[in-house]
Order: sequence, then C-alpha cells, then structure tokens
Amino acid sequence: MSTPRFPPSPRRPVSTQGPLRVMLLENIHASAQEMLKAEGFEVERLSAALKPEELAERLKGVHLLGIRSKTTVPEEALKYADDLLAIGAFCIGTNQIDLLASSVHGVPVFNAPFSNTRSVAEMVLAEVVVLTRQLFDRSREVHAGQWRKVATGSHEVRGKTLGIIGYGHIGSQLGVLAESLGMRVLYYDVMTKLPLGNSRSVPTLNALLAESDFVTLHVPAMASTHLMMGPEQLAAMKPGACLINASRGTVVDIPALAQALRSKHLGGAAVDVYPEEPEGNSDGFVTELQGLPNVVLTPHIGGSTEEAQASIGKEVATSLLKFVKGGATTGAVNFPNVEAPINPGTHRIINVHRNTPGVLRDINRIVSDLNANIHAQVLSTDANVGYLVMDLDQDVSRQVCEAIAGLETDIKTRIVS
Ligand SMILES: NC(=O)c1ccc[n+]([C@@H]2O[C@H](COP(=O)([O-])OP(=O)(O)OC[C@H]3O[C@@H](n4cnc5c(N)ncnc54)[C@H](O)[C@@H]3O)[C@@H](O)[C@H]2O)c1
Ligand SMILES: O=C(O)[C@H](O)COP(=O)(O)O
Repeated sequence: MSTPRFPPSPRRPVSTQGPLRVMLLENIHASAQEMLKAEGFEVERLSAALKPEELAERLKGVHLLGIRSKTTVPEEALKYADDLLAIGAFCIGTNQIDLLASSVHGVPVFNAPFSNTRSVAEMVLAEVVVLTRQLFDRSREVHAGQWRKVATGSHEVRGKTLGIIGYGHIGSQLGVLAESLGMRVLYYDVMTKLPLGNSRSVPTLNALLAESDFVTLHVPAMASTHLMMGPEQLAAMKPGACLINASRGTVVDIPALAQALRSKHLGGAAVDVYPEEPEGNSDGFVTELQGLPNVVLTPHIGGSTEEAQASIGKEVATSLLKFVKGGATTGAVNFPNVEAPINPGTHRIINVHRNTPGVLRDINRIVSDLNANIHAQVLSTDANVGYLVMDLDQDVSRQVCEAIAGLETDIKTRIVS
C-alpha cells in the first residue's frame, strides 16, 4: 500500500459558478453527453484517449472527466486539476486510474460495474464455438478462394469442459450460458462463490487447467493476477485446449502464449485485450499473435455493444449528476460512500478533508462561531480522507464554506445551492 501524498490545501472553495465543464474521452456513448447537457453543463466529447501529459494540460478548468479503459490517469494529471470534482470510468475496470491519488485529491471515481458484463459473456461463448470449429481460418480460406472442407480437429462444444478463472459478474453469467450448450463448467476463484447451475468450483488453478478444454479469464488487473497465465500455466493446460482472454492484457504472458500456439500444444486462442493498446482507432497495432492459426484477435470489444454502451452512458452520468447535485458518493470505488436526502430550503456544503483527528471539531467550531444552524450532517471516513455532507441555513452557508476551505486539513470544499 503506497503512502498518500496530499495536495497543498486549496484555501478556497471549488468554483462552481457558471456552467460546469465536462470532458468525455474515448467515444463515450452519446447518452451520457445528452444527460449532462440537459443539466446545462458544457460537454466536450473526444473519440480517443489522451496521453497523460496532454490529459494533465486539458484537465485545467474541467469539473468532470469521463474515460474508458484506455486513458491512464496518473497522479501527475491530477496535480493541476484544481476544479476536478469527479471521474467517471464508463467501463468496469478502474486499474487505469491512480485511485489513491484521486482520493487524496478529493476526486471520487465512479464506474459501471455490471452494464457490459452480458456483452462480454456472449462474445466469449461465441469464441468457444468459433475456436473449436476453426471458423476464422475456414472463413479466411474461402475469402481467398480456397475450398477446404475438413472435419479433422473440429468438435462440438457439447460435453466439453469450460474452465472459468474469476467467477464474478462475467464468469458466472458465462457459466450459465455455456451450460445451455451442454458444456461442463468448472471455475476457480480466490473468493468463495455460489456455484450457479451445475458448475463446480475447483480448489486450485492447476486443477482447472488440467481438466478444461477451454480456459477463459475473467479476473481484474491487479498485482496478484499479473501474468497469472505464464509458461508454466500454459504448459499445464490440456494438449489441444484453447485459451480465451477478455479480461486485461497484463494477465497473460503473450510471448509464452505465442510459443504454446506455435508448438501446437494449444489448439487456439481468442484474445481481446493486450498489455499495450492503441489510444484510438486510427493507430496501428502489432502483436506477436498476428498470423498464428486458429487465433481470434479482437480490438478490446468485449463490452462494445450498443446495448452495453448506452446503458453505461446513463449509469455513470447518473452517478456523476447525483454527486454534483447532492454529493452522493454511493458506488464510488475510492471514496467513503455517503448519500443524504436533500433538505429543501438549505444550502449543502460538501467537504473532503485529510482524515486526521479533530477536523469535525474544527468544522463545527466554524459553524458555531458563525451562528449557523445545521439541518443535517453526515460524515464518513476511510484510511486517508474524511467526507462530509452538511446542510446549513442559506444566509451563512457561503461564509462557512470559505472558512472550511481555509482549514489546514481541507482538500476540496464546495457548496451546492
Ligand atoms: N474485454 C472487455 O471489453 C471487458 C469488459 C468488461 C470487463 N472486462 C474485464 O473483466 C474483468 C472481470 O469483470 P467482472 O465484472 O467479472 O469482475 P468481478 O469483479 O465481478 O469478478 C472478478 C472475479 O475475479 C476473482 N479473482 C480476483 N483475483 C483472482 C485470482 N487471482 N484468481 C482467481 N480469481 C480471482 C474475484 O474474486 C472475482 O470473483 C474486469 O475487471 C475487467 O478488467 C473486460
Ligand atoms: O473495463 C471494462 O469495462 C472493459 O475493459 C471495457 O472497456 P472499454 O469501455 O474501454 O471498452
């Protein structure tokens, strides 16, 4: 766990006068833009990711940032983003964002934990059939005018074993779908998970690799999953088995996979995610897996369906709006979760501070010295920050807000009126 590096206290509330500025990157669905525009926000929507240096430059004056899996948000980019209120990750993974730095800069991160999971599960199931029938290779041959009608090496999926690594939202849905095709489903997870249908958990990764005709990865990118499928694990797979990775590119050792395919130890692979991916659609792409037989390569499209993207757009825009308008942090992945009902006729102060003893005492002293009446006050803390939502009489709220922002422990304070 790295040590938090708090930014210098701003000594002023975040200005939310005038329309809030929103920057949406990576072709985020128009549904998000429409919802945010309808609130009077100024929305800029770009089709590709930005490199960290450019992001840092363009974040100045931006209140809300929307990204997907390609935009890396390092601490450097947050340093000068004084007005940034929140980040929306319009996807599941949040490994591309420095979550600790975001938290200590007072910036909650919201994602969409479920909305594209069905799309991934459907694509992986299709790939199981495509790989076992070598459909891509046969199709490529016919496109090239070659007629090669063969049954050798082609199989039904009925009765075959699907091994799922990571039995979370995607893995468990995939298991149910695979059983409908008559597959036997095994899974390996570091957590105890309820087996759905007839699926069965196995105690170790090796046990799963030894029994599966298809191995599919559905784990998050984290230190413990980094290169979890390396030469040893690939060698432990059944001869002729196929590997599918639609999780994160860091999970599979690509040179080792290429070698296992070239040596014909594995019968095929479908790969959707790569250790390094291009920022946008106009960039070129090279991987060692290109040109290998029975290898399906897709450009990180597991969650890219119209249904999933429209739903993610609405889901994350809703979280951002609830945070901007009422300070709700429910679902934020790096922040204490607080949601307080709106008190009509009051002004709401939203404050993020360093979690050190005595901050609430200092804040309440300010309120008391200014003779303000508190209508509601909710505080929640985590190891690094405290998050306070407080409803006050309207006549003194601005003075209270200025005074709280002047505290040594202040990270980010604003008023919603
Ligand atoms: N290709 C795409 O477009 C696409 C789309 C959506 C999600 N994803 C990726 O898929 C990942 C999984 O998504 P999800 O919604 O199923 O996540 P989830 O959090 O619901 O499930 C992940 C599961 O992995 C398990 N796990 C963690 N470490 C493990 C380990 N070392 N070994 C075995 N199991 C482990 C967890 O306990 C959990 O059950 C996401 O984190 C994201 O990176 C990719
Ligand atoms: O984390 C995710 O949800 C997936 O990897 C999809 O990412 P994308 O929205 O960048 O396609």
